[in-house]
Order: sequence, then C-alpha cells, then structure tokens
Amino acid sequence: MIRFRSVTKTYGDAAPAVRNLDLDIERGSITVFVGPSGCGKTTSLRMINRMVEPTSGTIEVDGQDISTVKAAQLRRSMGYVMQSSGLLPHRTVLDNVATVPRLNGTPRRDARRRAAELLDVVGLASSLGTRYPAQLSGGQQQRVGVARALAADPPVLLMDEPFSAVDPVVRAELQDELLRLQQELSKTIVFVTHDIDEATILGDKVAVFATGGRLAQYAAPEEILRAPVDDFVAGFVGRDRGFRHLSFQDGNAVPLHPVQVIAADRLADRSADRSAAADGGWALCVDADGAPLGWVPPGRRHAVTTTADLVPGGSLYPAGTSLRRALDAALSSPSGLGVAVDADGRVTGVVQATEILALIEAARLQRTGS
Ligand SMILES: Nc1ncnc2c1ncn2[C@@H]1O[C@H](COP(=O)(O)OP(=O)(O)OP(=O)(O)O)[C@@H](O)[C@H]1O
Repeated sequence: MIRFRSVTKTYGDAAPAVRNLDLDIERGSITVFVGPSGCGKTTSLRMINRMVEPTSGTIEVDGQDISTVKAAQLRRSMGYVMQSSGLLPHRTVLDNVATVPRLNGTPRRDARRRAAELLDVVGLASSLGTRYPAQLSGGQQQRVGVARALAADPPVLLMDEPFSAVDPVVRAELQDELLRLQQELSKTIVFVTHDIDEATILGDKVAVFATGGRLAQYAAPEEILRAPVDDFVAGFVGRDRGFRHLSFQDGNAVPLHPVQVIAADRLADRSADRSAAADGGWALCVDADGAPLGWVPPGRRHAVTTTADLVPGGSLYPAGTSLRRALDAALSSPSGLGVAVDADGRVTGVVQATEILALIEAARLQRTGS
C-alpha cells in the first residue's frame, strides 16, 4: 500500500504543483493518475520513489515513511518506465534489461538469462536481444522499457506516460499486454496518462487531477464515468463518457441469434445456397475454421463468387464481453448484425443494436430504481 498524507509540492515560489494530496494506493492494483497537462501527475508519481521530495506531508509504503529510507534503496524496489523508453543506446537490448540486476550484483550470465526470459514475458522475440535500441520500433522499445523495469522483480512499478509516443494500434496492444502481465505478476502499478480512455481501460482505480495540483476524484473508472463529482471531471471525461461506460456493462445478457453462414469454399458453387439468396437476408461467409470473412448482401448471392466480392464486416464481439463491444459490432456492421465470436474466433451468432439498447435501458432503470 502506498499512502499519501497531506502531501504538497511547491517548486520555488510558484503555486503548488501538488496540493494537499491524500491518496491510498492499494497493493497489487493498477492506479492511474490522469488529468490535463501540468496538473501534477508526474510530480506525484516521482514523489513515490523520491525523485522529487515533498515540500510537506508524508508518503508511506507498506507503513514506512519513505523519507526514512535511502533513495537508492527505495528505487531498487520500484521499477520506472518513462515515455521515451530511456534505454541506453550503446547497449544491446539484453544488456539494457540486465542493467539493474547487474548493479544489484547478479552475475552477468544469470542477469542475461533472466533478461532473455523477460523479453519473452513482454512479448518480444529473443532474437531482438542482440539488437541496439535504435534498431527497434517505438512499441518494441517501450516493451524493452517494461522488461527492464521488471528485471529486479520490484513489487512496485511506476509508469509515466509509457505508451503515449506510439501509434494508437500499438498503444492498444501495449495496454492489452500490460493487463495480461498484471494478471500474472500482480504488481502495485502507478500509471500516469493524459488519456481518459487509457485510464479507464487500465485502472482498477483512477485519480483525476485538476489544474493546480488538486485531486478532483479518486474512484473506480466506471464510477468516474457514471458519476463525475464536479464539472471539471465531467468535462475531462468528455462527451463519450456514456458510451465508454458501456465497457463496464457485462455483455452476457445480449441475445445471440443464428445467422445464415456460407463456407468460403462454397462461394463459387452455383448450385449451393440458392435458397439462401432467395430469402433476402444477409449471409455471413466464414473460413474453414468458422472465422468470419465478410458479408453477402441480400439478393446478391449470385454475384459473390470469391471472397474478394464480400462486403467487409465490422468490429467483432467476443461473446460475453462488454455491451460496448456488442454495440460497436452491431453499429459497425454493414448488415446491422454484430458478429459474435468465441475465444477461437469462430462465429457463434449475431447481435442486434436494438436489443442491446433495450438492455442498456433496463440496466439504467434498475440502477435508478425507477
Ligand atoms: N523540476 C521542476 N521545476 C519547476 N517546476 C516544475 C518542475 N517539474 C514540474 N514543475 C511544474 O509543476 C507543475 C506540475 O508539473 P507535472 O509535470 O507534475 O504535471 P503533469 O500533470 O505530469 O504534466 P504533464 O502531463 O504535462 O507531464 C507544472 O506547472 C510544472 O511546470
């Protein structure tokens, strides 16, 4: 547990960067500091490992006031990941990851073996170990940064906008990867971001900071989206917050309907599925494993003879996940039918936007007791 008690930080004679912060961060959870630029997120994060000293107040880690612990010793128990991966350019990836264990006295060979394991843990091929940082993509460099922070197996991981310099697709991958890692590792992670979407995806708890270093709200992400405490938080979580909140609503109750399916290797078969064409419904083409390939529009069965003729599908709904995924699948599908898939990517049925909206409305009525 990391505990901030009435912590204020003032740089020189400027207004406080962090103002009277009280915050309890639970062990083994991901806590996200989010807020606009200059509101004191990084300062708050850096006070945890004494890169920045508070002007007043105390910070405790597992009951111990960190001002009584040597900064170097404290930092050994806390991995740190920055926006720029901060890798040493003249060292190979493997040696970068092995740096802290080496400093801690781990023999070179053991440190390298552990480093190679960690590359695997963060989803990097071991062949990348002999490269230099400049020979990696931005996303790969950030993964190495995470591996390096994990190398000494610290209980606490401090992450300062670690994914903000990579493109949105890679960023989403890195977020998924972090959540997967956390399931295995159960570290206490404190994560700084500007991005409310990232905060709600990653955080068990989210601390929204307002300008002037004030903690505006500290709660589970679903609560922040559903019930922002003030206009500042409401404005910060933004216009899409109703839609984002659907991420936290269980999709298990969404009715799955059967869909007309055509195997890809039957597309060219003129004698097959004529009746399907005649009925005027949308048909879904699937590959040999049952994964969706695209749609055959009503009455167009005769014109679709190869997969190149298919109408591309929308997003997929991994069955039972959130209402957001279900609704997005339905809204993005050319047929209006959202394609549900199982864990192996096989089509299990389709969902309809009107039915999902009815569930959302029922949940709202239940919540408000009306
Ligand atoms: N070393 C420093 N010396 C003087 N002022 C600083 C220093 N570090 C931060 N500040 C000031 O403290 C305030 C909070 O900065 P901080 O970096 O903690 O905010 P932030 O929310 O992390 O911002 P960003 O998202 O832009 O990184 C800002 O006004 C900043 O200019």
